Amino acid sequence: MAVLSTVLTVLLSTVAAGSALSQRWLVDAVGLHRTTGIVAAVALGVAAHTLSSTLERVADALRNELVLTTDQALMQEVIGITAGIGTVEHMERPDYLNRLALLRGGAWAIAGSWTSALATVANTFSLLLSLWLLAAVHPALTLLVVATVPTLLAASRARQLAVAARDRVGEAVRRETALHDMFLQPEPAKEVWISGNGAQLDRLARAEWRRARSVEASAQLRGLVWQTAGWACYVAGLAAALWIGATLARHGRATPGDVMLIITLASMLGTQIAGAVGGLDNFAEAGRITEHYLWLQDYATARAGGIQPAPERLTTGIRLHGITFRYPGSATPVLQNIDLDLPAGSTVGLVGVNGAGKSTLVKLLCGFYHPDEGQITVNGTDLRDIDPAAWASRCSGTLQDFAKLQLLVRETVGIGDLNRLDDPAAVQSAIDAAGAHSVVAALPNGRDTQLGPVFNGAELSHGQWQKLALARGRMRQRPLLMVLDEPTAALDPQAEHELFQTFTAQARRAATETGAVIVLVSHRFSTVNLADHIVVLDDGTITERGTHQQLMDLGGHYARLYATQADAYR
Ligand SMILES: Nc1ncnc2c1ncn2[C@@H]1O[C@H](COP(=O)(O)OP(=O)(O)OP(=O)(O)O)[C@@H](O)[C@H]1O
Repeated sequence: MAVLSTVLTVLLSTVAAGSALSQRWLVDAVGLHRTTGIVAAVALGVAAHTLSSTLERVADALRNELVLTTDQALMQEVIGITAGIGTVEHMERPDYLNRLALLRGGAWAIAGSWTSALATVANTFSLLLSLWLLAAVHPALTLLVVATVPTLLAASRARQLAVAARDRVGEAVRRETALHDMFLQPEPAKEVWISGNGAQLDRLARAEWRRARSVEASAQLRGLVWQTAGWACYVAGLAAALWIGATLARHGRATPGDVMLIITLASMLGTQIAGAVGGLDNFAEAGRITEHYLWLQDYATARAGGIQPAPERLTTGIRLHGITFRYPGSATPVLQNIDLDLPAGSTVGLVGVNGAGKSTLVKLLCGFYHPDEGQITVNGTDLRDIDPAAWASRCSGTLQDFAKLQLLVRETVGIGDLNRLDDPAAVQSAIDAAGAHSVVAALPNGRDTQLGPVFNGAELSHGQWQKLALARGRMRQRPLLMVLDEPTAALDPQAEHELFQTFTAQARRAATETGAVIVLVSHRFSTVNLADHIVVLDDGTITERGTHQQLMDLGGHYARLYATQADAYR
């Protein structure tokens, strides 16, 4: 497509000159009353016009297709690069998100860079051809090109102003999109509706948009002043060229056809310059966007993670050595000086009030984030040195903020282990293990039922979705780390207790094979006391640890909270 569109563009630039020549011949042939000349000039003009409009359409279609295809391939590559980053930390970093937004918004420029470069070359070629034809009438006419220099410089200045403004408003545009997206997605849209905050959110989004637009509009205005000044120079040059043409004709040194040629070519010069500069603009924009792309590549390479394989089984287990962690962009540590031993084959319960840091600890164990200080070791090897994908493939379980994947039931569950996605027995056994059998049995097509209203599928209750998420977490075979981070909030205490009981019983069986560590997070102490070791977190630090009995004997925070909950259920 690129080669064909190059050929067409070159052809088009010569056709433009052919059309100018036909006009000159026509005027001269009319003056000399030469019928054959008139017919030949008209035939050339008609042929040039027909050819140029046909070729232009074909070239346009080709260029669009080329840009679309490249744009699509580029987006796939960006997603691939992003997916290759070992942690999820970048998804919460404004610098990364701004770059990604600029890259996604400007991918068309990279995709169109070939056609932009081509437009510049072709228009420059047409420009040179026009100048050559003008020089044939009188060499002084080539000086018209001098008048184009300020135009080019002014256009370049205008471009710089626009690009700088776009980069400056990247974050405001992202905020506007995020706010307006709240109206378009079912979950936040419900909140917006019930809180009655729609108008206020819309106002905030519009304010962001106006702020961004005013910065960009002011840059555009300044660019326009530059461009107007540049074009004024060109118009002065054009007037001088016409004056030269008229003077030559008055002295009989140019035919009326020559004057016609000067008028046509000199006015075409403006379009050709605009085309060359426009192509250059887009090409430069592609350069700017490519910078973001390269930044993303470097970022991903720097965070590609380790290359060591995950161990076959845990021997010494998982250890946290002096872990301190802050979320991206935050100065306050969420976890501080955590030293914790999770022996192979052990079941560990994490308890603590809201915001104590339990889920954060789980996320660090899964490798979603790396600690700022200290290290997590797996059989003595730093988790940073282990291939993140390999470690992820040996982690299983269900997190607090599970996803409602609107697929077929068997896919929603099966993607917990892609290798066994098409194994009905494996999917069914995960469904049974999670206690989701009755949920699936009640659906019209069982495991083949489409889920979610977005694709006209069955809608489930929150608790039913949770059960499918739990089943998804049961798909992996031979995990080394199994987590259940409060995925059971929609279950009553008895149901949660039973679920944790079957989970720990099955997990313990699996643990004998791989030495897996099982981590349970719950606010319900009756559930957590199923664990061998219990760790109490408070404000990011470990305040108590031991078995249920040891902690009860200690009579501290755990014992007090346990007694309160037991009283409540009595
Ligand atoms: N993505 C994030 N970015 C910034 N801060 C976060 C993020 N997630 C959690 N935090 C902060 O980290 C602290 C610990 O959160 P975490 O979710 O680990 O607590 P938790 O003990 O699991 O609480 P809960 O019982 O409510 O689930 C909280 O103060 C929270 O504000």
